[in-house]
Amino acid sequence: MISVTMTIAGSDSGGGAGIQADLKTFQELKTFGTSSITALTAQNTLGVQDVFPVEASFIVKQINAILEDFDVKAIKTGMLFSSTIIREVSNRLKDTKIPLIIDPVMIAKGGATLLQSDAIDAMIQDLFPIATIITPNIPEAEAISGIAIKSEDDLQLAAQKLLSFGPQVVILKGGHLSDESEAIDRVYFQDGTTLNFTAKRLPTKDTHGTGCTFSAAITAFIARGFSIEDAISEAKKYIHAAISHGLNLGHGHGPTNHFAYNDHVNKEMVSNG
Ligand SMILES: Nc1ncnc2c1ncn2[C@@H]1O[C@H](COP(=O)(O)OP(=O)(O)O)[C@@H](O)[C@H]1O
Ligand SMILES: Cc1ncc(COP(=O)(O)O)c(N)n1
Repeated sequence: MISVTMTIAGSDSGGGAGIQADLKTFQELKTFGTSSITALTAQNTLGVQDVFPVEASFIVKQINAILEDFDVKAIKTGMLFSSTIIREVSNRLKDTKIPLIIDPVMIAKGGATLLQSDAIDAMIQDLFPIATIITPNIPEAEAISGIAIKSEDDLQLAAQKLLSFGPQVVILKGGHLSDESEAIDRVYFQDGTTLNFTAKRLPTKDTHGTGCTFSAAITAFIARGFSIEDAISEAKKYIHAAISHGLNLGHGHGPTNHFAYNDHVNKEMVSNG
């Protein structure tokens, strides 16, 4: 039977990031995607024009509607916008035991605020302790850990600080500190294991929605029963293919190509899950 996935995130009217990126990824990775929308954004590849948050109680109603009806196998969160929303969502999810992937979305590529600054504490206190995986990029890791990341040592320190907030796994995305030609994602487990997932850094401005897509792909593979390591490895292939076969849409930071993984990478292995 097909696995059910859920995203709790904001809507991107331009279709490149947020809920829209998540559902496209869930679909391409052969899962049944469901959603609870936390905020509407008026957005395109050039930036975010406005944000209209949804009432926290209505976000929980959407989650309830899904969880009361479906056997959800993995959940991801994206834009959560406020401390009130974070508290209500964490409270609803804390006893579910469903794997939870947190993309701590803070600022859109164009600079718009997608998380109010006073909401970082709520994320640390309420959401990270119940997380399976958190997927900050370097600026997000710096804001959450309070550590400026300028060297490999700083990366280690920040990762340890993030692990101390309780998630089972921390993925520090990107982090092109030592070699600009590579996109390295560093993975840290609570038992001290670390892994690096490395790919060629692709020279493109079309990276709108890459963080959303990467975390949604991890969520889909976990829902299908992949191990955490295999889910990250395969999600890295999904996002790499999506960036390298860009669609050249819009006039700003264009979206990625969700068809690319099945067209160019996945030939037979997806049936493993
Ligand atoms: N130019 C690029 N070339 C190759 N991989 C990239 C590129 N930009 C981002 N990625 C990869 O896309 C994924 C999402 O990372 P990132 O873009 O840092 O997230 P965010 O959107 O949260 O900033 C990571 O696996 C990262 O390594
Ligand atoms: C609704 C919404 N959610 C998330 C992002 C972040 O996008 P990115 O993955 O490019 O950092 C966004 N721009 N809009």
